[in-house]
Amino acid sequence: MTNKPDPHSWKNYLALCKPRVVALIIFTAMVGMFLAVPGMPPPDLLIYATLGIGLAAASAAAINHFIDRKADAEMARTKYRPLPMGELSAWHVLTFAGSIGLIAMLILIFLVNTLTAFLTFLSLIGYAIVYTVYLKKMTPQNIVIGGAAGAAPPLLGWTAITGSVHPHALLLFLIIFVWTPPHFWALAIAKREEYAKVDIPMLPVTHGVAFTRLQILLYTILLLISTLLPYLTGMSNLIYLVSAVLLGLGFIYYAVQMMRKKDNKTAMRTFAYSIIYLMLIFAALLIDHYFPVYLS
Ligand code: HEM
Ligand SMILES: CC(C)=CCC/C(C)=C/CC/C(C)=C/COP(=O)(O)OP(=O)(O)O
Repeated sequence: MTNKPDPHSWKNYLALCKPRVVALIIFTAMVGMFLAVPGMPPPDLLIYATLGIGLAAASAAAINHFIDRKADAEMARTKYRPLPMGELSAWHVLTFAGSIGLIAMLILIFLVNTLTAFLTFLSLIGYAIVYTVYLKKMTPQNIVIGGAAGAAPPLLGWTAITGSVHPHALLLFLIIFVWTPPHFWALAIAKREEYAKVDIPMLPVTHGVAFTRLQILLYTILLLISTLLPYLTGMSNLIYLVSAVLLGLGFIYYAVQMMRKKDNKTAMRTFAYSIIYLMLIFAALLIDHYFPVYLS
């Protein structure tokens, strides 16, 4: 977001949480919770798990703001964030991130289960430290490996309700894991000059735009194939299958457009589509779970 935040306001703290990203993370986690059982998951568990996973993701996002504060100040997309703007001190941000992270862990340990608490903690460290401190500055595969943290929420939602890791939950993980590279690289192509300026080795900077476009196309094809698995394993039904194929073809269409029209606008449209794609495919999983339609 590039709007200038109001000084000394709660909006600064909200901005630290990357609220739109975390909202989608929470949605995918909730879909994991609903898909984990045939009927309705227990409402108290649903609320505690949503709160715990959401606060952990927000804490990870705030730590990312703290660690990246210098690079963020150099890039047009990020320079209006609360730390580069000087609206919050580093101490404010760390205290905030630490507090919500601790609350998240206490909720998950005492009101959900220790497996979910442990896996959520791994995801938090995976994004806030492993990705932000090391991978992001080291290798153009940063977001492929770091994507595991962002892919975890539906798995976390599932373990919150059942206490165990089910292969179907791993399919949900796989969908977000394969979705992340085309999601991010579309944006990275449009913002490649900014990343080059701050020496962050994103794929379009290190391997060029043509190679990145090809990778996006290959990942969208792999994504369409991966999204067939919930149907092929009997986890989901026709509504999901039709949605996954249409949405997947849509993503491939955008990736092909990027090969044809080499402007930043097409790249940003692909990035915007990736977000709608993830929202809709998880919505389809949810609708299909409660209103299954079978081939007779
Ligand atoms: C390593 C993994 C990921 C990377 C590197 C990444 C990168 C990014 C970047 C750089 C932005 C632009 C942010 C901005 O300008 O404010 C963004 C936006 C967004 N991302 Fe991702 N992302 C990742 C994973 C995810 C995941 C797992 C989700 C949700 C499940 C997600 C959902 C979104 C949404 C909803 C936006 C739009 C935010 C807005 O409009 O403010 N991303 N992503
Ligand atoms: C459950 C749990 C703890 C999950 C944590 C996952 C999480 C918060 C993922 C966020 C993904 C994201 C926005 C990455 C961009 O970071 P960036 O630093 O590359 O982007 P930026 O330049 O916009 O800051």
